[in-house]
Amino acid sequence: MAYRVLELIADGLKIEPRDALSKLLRDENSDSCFRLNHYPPCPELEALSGRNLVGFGEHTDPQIISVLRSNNTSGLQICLKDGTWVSVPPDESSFFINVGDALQVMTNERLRSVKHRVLANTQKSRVSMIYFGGPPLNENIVPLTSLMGKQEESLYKEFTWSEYKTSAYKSRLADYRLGLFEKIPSTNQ
Ligand SMILES: O=C(O)CCC(=O)C(=O)O
Ligand SMILES: [Fe+2]
Repeated sequence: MAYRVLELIADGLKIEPRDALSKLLRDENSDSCFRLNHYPPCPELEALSGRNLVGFGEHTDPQIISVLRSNNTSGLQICLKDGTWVSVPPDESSFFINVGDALQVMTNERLRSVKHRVLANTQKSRVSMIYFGGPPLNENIVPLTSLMGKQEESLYKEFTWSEYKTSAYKSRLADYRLGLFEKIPSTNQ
């Protein structure tokens, strides 16, 4: 499914060839992974603090694309440009697709990786599983040439996926981790 979504994105952005993105996931050295998260219900903790309890802190996914499936328990939220958090309705029959940081760079910000977090549910347990599609470690993460306008320059310094991973793991989860690689520091958080 991730391959197909990336090919549809390529069509939409007129990226050629249309497998320019999906081939990075298909590559036998692709650095993709699968994560299973379990958030047990915590009624007493919420009563104690009287506030939202964070189950998974805010962050963007570093890879190219994430495909998430969850049970029917709410918790996932995305952050809008103005900083408001919006809940993603849980639906055990749907997939939730997230753009990763690498795709933000490869599309020179035509697509953005969106900050998200998970709040713990007081009553029900949440289970989610996510496929993170990443490129091979030695892949240069740069805007795709077929997408760039004539005078357009990359908004980012060149780096490999391995360099980005190393830098991301050194940072805190909530940091705007692409900031270190921007040519002109932005106000993105
Ligand atoms: O559990 C969820 O719904 C999302 C978890 C998440 O964002 C992640 O594992 O990167
Ligand atoms: Fe995530």
